[in-house]
Parts: sequence; structure tokens; C-alpha cells
Amino acid sequence: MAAAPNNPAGDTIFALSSGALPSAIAIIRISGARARMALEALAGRLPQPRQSALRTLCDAGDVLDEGMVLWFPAPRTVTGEDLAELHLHGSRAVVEACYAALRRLGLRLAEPGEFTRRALFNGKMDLAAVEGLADLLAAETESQRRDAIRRQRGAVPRLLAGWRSRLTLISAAMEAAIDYDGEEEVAGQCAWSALTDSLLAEIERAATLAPAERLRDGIRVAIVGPPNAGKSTLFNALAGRDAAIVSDIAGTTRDVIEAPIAIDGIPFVLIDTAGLREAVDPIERIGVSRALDEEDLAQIRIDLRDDAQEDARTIAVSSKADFRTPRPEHLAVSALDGRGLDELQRRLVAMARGILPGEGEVTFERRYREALFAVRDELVFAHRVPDLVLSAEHLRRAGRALDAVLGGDGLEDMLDALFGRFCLGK
Ligand SMILES: Nc1nc2c(ncn2[C@@H]2O[C@H](COP(=O)(O)OP(=O)(O)OP(=O)(O)O)[C@@H](O)[C@H]2O)c(=O)[nH]1
Ligand SMILES: [K+]
Ligand SMILES: [Mg+2]
Repeated sequence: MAAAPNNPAGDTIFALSSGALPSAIAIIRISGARARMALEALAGRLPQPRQSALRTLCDAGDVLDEGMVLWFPAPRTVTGEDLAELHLHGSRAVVEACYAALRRLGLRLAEPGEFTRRALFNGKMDLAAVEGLADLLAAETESQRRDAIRRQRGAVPRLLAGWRSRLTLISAAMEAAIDYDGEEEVAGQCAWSALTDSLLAEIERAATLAPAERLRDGIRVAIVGPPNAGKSTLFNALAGRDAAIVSDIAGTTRDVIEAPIAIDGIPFVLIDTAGLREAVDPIERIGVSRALDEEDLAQIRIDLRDDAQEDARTIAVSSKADFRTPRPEHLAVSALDGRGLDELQRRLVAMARGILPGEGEVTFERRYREALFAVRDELVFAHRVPDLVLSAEHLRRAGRALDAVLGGDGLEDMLDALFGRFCLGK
């Protein structure tokens, strides 16, 4: 998509903002400095601001349609610009005729997401809200809708600003402690320690929650282990179809294979990987290196290694439990007779719930999370260093990292990708 101008004052845009044609009603939205002129040219007299009025729409003496029109003068509009809406009969011919008339008046069709882009640049929405809106429009599940609404309604900047002001308070308490000696210093240290502890816990939780894009795409679950451990067989059993090739030849799977599945309404992306070993075959070696990457990236891994250790993101599985004695500390699973599969699914759901946002929690897009990890690291350093002066410096850095998110550093880079996710007319 071509980048829309940051200052769009010159161009007036229009687009169909309602659904696919034909439909009962088609709503054409017009935004920009010439919206008023265009509305007057087509509909004659302007209606009262923000009140609908019935008008006959004409183009050079030709009646286009009869419909409701609305006029929203800037700046109290969704885009921050003059805005008009035409509510027409939802036929292709009517809409095409209107488009043609608007083009003749010097207006142009909007790019996908361009209305929202203008809202962003005119300060009508913040970036997190735009991201939330994009997800709201794409939401398919209830958890996606709830999360998107919270973000669209400004939950992210509210949280960030709250953390920022607490950090400022902590820094102030800290500077005060530096000015004291002895007992007071210890007391001061304890006070700010407690403050940073709770802030750290909150930021840590926010950064480790499933990111917004995971909620969109599904929580990644990588199945890893040695060749012939039964990874692909297990993958197929969980996916409910023969998506991956299974054979008794070690090194069968080389590429990464993905299958989206839902368990208890939670979206997962299952990932089958190449068996981990010192491969001689160069192609298999690439497969092994990809497997290790997926293992790192995944939020949850199902580990079929003999020495697998359970942790917050790992389920250690003894496969082929129908004919091998499973390790007592591992979950015994057999893709052949089905034992352990229900329990494995229960554990996947339980782990997912731990990293999905709960009531009132909000997820963060990747770029926020990276900054949050930076903030967290600085807070950890601030705790660890023995010297209050050094601690104060780490707190300042944490503050700057938070400011970077609040100020939207690196904004331009991701705008095109973001607006590309919008449909036309939004
Ligand atoms: N008895 C029994 N055999 C199994 C089970 N799971 C897999 N197998 C067999 O073990 C062999 C290897 O299975 P795969 O699923 O291809 O193993 P993999 O871990 O994907 O192997 P690579 O892709 O080569 O790393 C096949 O012959 C499977 O039929 C199981 O639960 N029980
Ligand atoms: K195999
Ligand atoms: Mg395999």
C-alpha cells in the first residue's frame, strides 16, 4: 500500500464504509477539506451538523439516488476533518455513479485504513487504539473481541501512563534516600524496593502475557524431541488429521509443519519439527536448526526428549506409552491407543489460560512487549546493584524506555503494516 500523506489536508477521500454490495443500505464516507463542497454539490443544502436529513442526490442534473445525508464539521469528527456521510440504496450501480460524481469533484477513493490513519494523525485515536480497532474488526472469538475492545478504548496508554507515574514516584523516593546516610538510607532502600517490586511484578506479567498477535493467530505449541520419538504421529493425533508424514525412518520430518487447532475455544498453532540430532544430511541440518528456533519461539513446548524437564512452558511427554515404560515424571502418551491425549489437551489449555489475559487484563503488541522487557530488565538491575546511585540510574533508564513506548518511537515503521490490515472505508 502506498503511504498516505501525514498531513492529508490537500486530499479529500471517500469510500464505502458499509459491507459488501448489494446491501440494504450503502454508506459512503467522505473526509477532508472538500467534503462540504462535495456534499453541497450532490445534495444541495447542508443538513444541520450531526443530524440526518433526506435529500435527493444529483449529479449535473441527473438524479443518482435519494437517501439520508449527514454532515460532521471538523474538528469533532472521527477523522478530525470535515466529514460527510451518504446513506444510499446499496446497489453497485448507485455506488458507482456516486463514486464517479465524487471523482469529478476532485475527490479520490481512500486507501485501506486511510480514515483511521487520519484519525491517528489528527490525534483522534492513539496507536494502541488503532491496533485494538484493527483487531476488533478482525475478531472471531469472544476473547479476541474483549481484548480488542479494551485496547481500542485506551487501556494500553492508561496502563503505561500509570506505570510511568509510579516510576517517577519511586525515582523521587530513591533520590531522597540517596541524600540520607545510615539508618535512613536502609529505610529508604526498603521503601523503594517494595515499590519497585510490585511495579516489576505487574510489568513482568504484562510482558509475558500472550501478545496481542498471538491472541489473533493462536498460541504456538512446538513438539520437539529426537528423531522417531513420535512427534509427527502426536501432531497428527492432536490436529485430528494426517497433516504430517509419519514413518519408521529417523529424519522423516525436515520442515516445520503448522496446524491451527482450537481446544476449549482457545486457538493454538501446533508445530511439528524435525527430530533433534547431529544430522549429516545438510537439508536435515537446516530442519534441525529450524526446530530449535521454533522451540525458542513457541509459548508452549511438548518435549519428547528422555531427559525433558517440566517447567512453566514445557510439558514433558513420554511417547509410545503403549509399548514403552514411560518415565514416572513424564506424562505418558500413546498416539496409538490414545492414552494421555486428553490429559495433554487439558494441560495445554491450563498453560494457555495462564498466559492469556484475564478479566481486565490487556495484551500488548510485539513492539510494546520488547520495550516492556527492557523496562523490566532495568528494574531488575536497579534491585540488584548494591549502590543507590547506580540504582537511580537504572530507574531513570527504565523511565526512558517507558517514555519511548508512550511517545511511540518507531511509529512510522509499523504504520503501513498496521493500516494494511484495515478494510477499505475504515
Ligand atoms: N507403538 C507406537 N508407535 C508409534 C507411536 N507414535 C509413533 N509411533 C511410530 O514411531 C515411528 C516414528 O513416528 P514419527 O511420528 O514419524 O516420529 P517423528 O518423531 O516425527 O520422527 P522424525 O520426523 O523422523 O523425527 C513410526 O513408525 C510411528 O508409527 C505410538 O504412540 N505408539
Ligand atoms: K520418523
Ligand atoms: Mg516427524
